[in-house]
Amino acid sequence: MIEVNNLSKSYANIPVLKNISLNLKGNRIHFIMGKNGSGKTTFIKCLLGLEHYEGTITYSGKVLEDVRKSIFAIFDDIPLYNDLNGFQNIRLMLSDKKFFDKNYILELGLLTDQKLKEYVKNYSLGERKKLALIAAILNKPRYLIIDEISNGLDIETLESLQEKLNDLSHHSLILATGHHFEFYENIVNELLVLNVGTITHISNYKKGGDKLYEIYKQYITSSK
Ligand SMILES: Nc1ncnc2c1ncn2[C@@H]1O[C@H](COP(=O)(O)OP(=O)(O)OP(=O)(O)O)[C@@H](O)[C@H]1O
Repeated sequence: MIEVNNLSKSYANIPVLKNISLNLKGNRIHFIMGKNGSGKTTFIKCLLGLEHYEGTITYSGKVLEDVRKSIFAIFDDIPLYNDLNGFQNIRLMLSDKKFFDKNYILELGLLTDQKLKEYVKNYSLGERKKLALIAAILNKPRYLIIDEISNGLDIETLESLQEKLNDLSHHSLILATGHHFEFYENIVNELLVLNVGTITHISNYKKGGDKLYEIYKQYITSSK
């Protein structure tokens, strides 16, 4: 569970997040949607302690510092060691070295043995994301936070990513942002619509029947 209470965040006195309170439940996939610039990344940065904010955020009652090892975050600009190879980078992203399992990494089929032996400086953006994903899967984090991961990934990877996120959600609280509704449509459990600084939480999304883009239009345009 992530508990957010009265979260507010402004940049240069311009409010981005306004007094947001909500609880995110474990073992569920949460999808935050909202327009460009609505504050999705800012919300995630607050959760990860990368921005100052007003209000409180706790993880099952604990402060961030006490649960850092149980959180794994994937951003667009993934910080990797360019002069190390893929396997070496994966090792460095693990919260415990004993999670490293070469056979399992190859079984995942996201990157080949040959690619994983190459220096990461030659990796494409999609390959860098796959590397972070492999580390996320091995880490089995209690909290997995992903910002726009579906951009730039090929169709095979997207299909396998849906499956992997579903598997991970059996033991992780997943929070994802993005604009790729088709990708999230079948895997989302909880929907968070961020609009003009506030979040509307639509629980048990799959049971609703409306498509994501219908909900998006309903909540985003009705507030204009
Ligand atoms: N460091 C910063 N300093 C000043 N303004 C910022 C900063 N970071 C973000 N902002 C502003 O805050 C608002 C929210 O930005 P944010 O990146 O959270 O949006 P987003 O919903 O993730 O957008 P997108 O869908 O385009 O990725 C934007 O208006 C942005 O310009």
